[in-house]
Amino acid sequence: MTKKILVTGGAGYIGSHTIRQLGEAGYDIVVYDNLSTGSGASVTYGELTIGSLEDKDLLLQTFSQHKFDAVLHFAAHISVQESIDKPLNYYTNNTFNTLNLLDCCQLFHVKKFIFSSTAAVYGQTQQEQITESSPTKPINPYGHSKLMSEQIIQDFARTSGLKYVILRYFNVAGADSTGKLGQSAKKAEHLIKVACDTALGRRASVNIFGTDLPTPDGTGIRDYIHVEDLAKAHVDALHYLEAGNDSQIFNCGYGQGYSVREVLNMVQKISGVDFPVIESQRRVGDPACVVANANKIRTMLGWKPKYNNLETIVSTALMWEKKLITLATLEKNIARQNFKLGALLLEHKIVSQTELTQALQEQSVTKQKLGEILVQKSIISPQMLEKFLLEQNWRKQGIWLQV
Ligand SMILES: O=c1ccn([C@@H]2O[C@H](COP(=O)(O)OP(=O)(O)O[C@H]3O[C@H](CO)[C@H](O)[C@H](O)[C@H]3O)[C@@H](O)[C@H]2O)c(=O)[nH]1
Repeated sequence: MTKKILVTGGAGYIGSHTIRQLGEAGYDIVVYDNLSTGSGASVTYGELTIGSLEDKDLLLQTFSQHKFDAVLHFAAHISVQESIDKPLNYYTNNTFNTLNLLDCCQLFHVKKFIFSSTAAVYGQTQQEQITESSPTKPINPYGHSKLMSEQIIQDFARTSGLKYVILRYFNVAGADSTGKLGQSAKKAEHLIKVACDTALGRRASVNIFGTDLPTPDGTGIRDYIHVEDLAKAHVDALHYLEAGNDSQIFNCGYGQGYSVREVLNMVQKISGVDFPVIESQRRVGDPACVVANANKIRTMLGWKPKYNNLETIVSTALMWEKKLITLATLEKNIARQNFKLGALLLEHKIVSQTELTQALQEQSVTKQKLGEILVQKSIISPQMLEKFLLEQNWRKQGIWLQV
């Protein structure tokens, strides 16, 4: 029987990649997303319920309409800086809303739960590689909001029979190789995103936040994981729970770190753009080095990453950003285009505002077509009408035609 899965935040960056893999694997999917950062177009499988996790009535309704076998909970705020500025938003959206969801799982007897957590739960760390049993000492509200959710899930699981997998993401980047999905959130400030934006001329320069860190080249080291591999970790986690295995926490990274300079060099190499790089102050709360020990997920889930090299991560990210620029330009053009014949004729100064107003008044009385009225009044010729109707048609299809 087809298994039905609830995916909160499935219209977002990681969620959308995961639902595509789940859809390809034959799962029946219901996405629950408020579209605050995600996009309905990214929901390539299943049905979409637009709503907030704070809306308990809608959540209960969604659970009662379907019989879910498992819940994958992605929906969350994810910016460290924003969490410092607006901590209550983070505790509400990331922690309190997880409680709402667990409450529904309890009421509707859903026993499998996969939770998106973060390496931010570890905070500052001195270890070369972080294991799942390394101390958890978050240094910002984002990390705390996720760690509190982890605690709630674990406490609840102890008494309810819920089995969970908590996935602690390291630095997620890249986009799917077909160019259909990627990071669409406009406010994203992550290094690879910022560097790609700069290479493509949307920003003037990239700042390196600190060049005096205790790392070989003085800049921050992170474990960048390709979003497709991270999505696959969720599918593997689901299979793991379906096989009746016990609850676990897994790091999601490759165990390989790259410095900010190495990342910037790669973006410059692949884009062929030698964009300006500014060495600036350290960012508050940035650890020097965050690299996963990923042995546990490889061993226990049998997770086999396919995209574990920086070149692939950067080139797919760059390709996606290029696509976003093309889409934005097209959208701007379409927004600018007024498909109405009268507006086209005005734009080309074929009719005056007075002539158009009179013709439109006549149209409202006679219900005749505007073009016919203008031809009858000899304001435009039949040939001209034909030409502008053609342009109108092209514009409707989003194709610009200069007449
Ligand atoms: O313009 C920039 C942006 C980032 N950096 C540096 O690049 C590295 C990566 O920074 P990101 O902002 O891309 O990511 P973070 O490591 O700060 O944070 C990420 O990893 C965390 C876990 O460690 C959380 O999961 C969090 O959600 C996620 O954004 C850091 O050394 C940072 O100082 C720059 O030098 N310039």
